Amino acid sequence: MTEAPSATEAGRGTILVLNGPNLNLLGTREPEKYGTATLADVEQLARDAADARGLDVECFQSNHEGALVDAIHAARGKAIGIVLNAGAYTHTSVAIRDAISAVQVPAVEVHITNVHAREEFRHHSYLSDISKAVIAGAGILGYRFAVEYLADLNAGKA
Ligand SMILES: O=C1C[C@@](O)(C(=O)O)C[C@@H](O)[C@@H]1O
Repeated sequence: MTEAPSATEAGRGTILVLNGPNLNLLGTREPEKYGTATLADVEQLARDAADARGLDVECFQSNHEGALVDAIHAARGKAIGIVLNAGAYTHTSVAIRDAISAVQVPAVEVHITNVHAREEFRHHSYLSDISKAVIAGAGILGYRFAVEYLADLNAGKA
């Protein structure tokens, strides 16, 4: 299992890229919906986007709600932003919502698919109203957009 994010590297801001349940299966999971890029590809894309802005990323994926909550807590006072694809927990988790609210780190909610064009139960998110931005349906590019937005926000340009 991947470890929770470690301390921020001195001198460079860090963005936490957090993926929830089943996103470890990207690449083979319903490729007609989620595409063929793997989670490693997504994390590299985010890393490259951050690096271009002089930032680092910490990547963490878990299928467990509490582990995601712990990772959000670990970002407090360290990360300049959180890119969060909480997967199905988006639609169910008050705990993840409360964790994001508690740490006061700006978060961008990302979904690879356009959840609003899918089943009704995916239309509600516990995260949207407490997120700085929501990106859905842009495929894995959404992670890049989220990193770029958080970089601009951190630089006072958004
Ligand atoms: O696991 C996921 C992935 C998802 O967050 C997306 O990236 O499109 C959409 C969620 O509804 C779903 O449960």
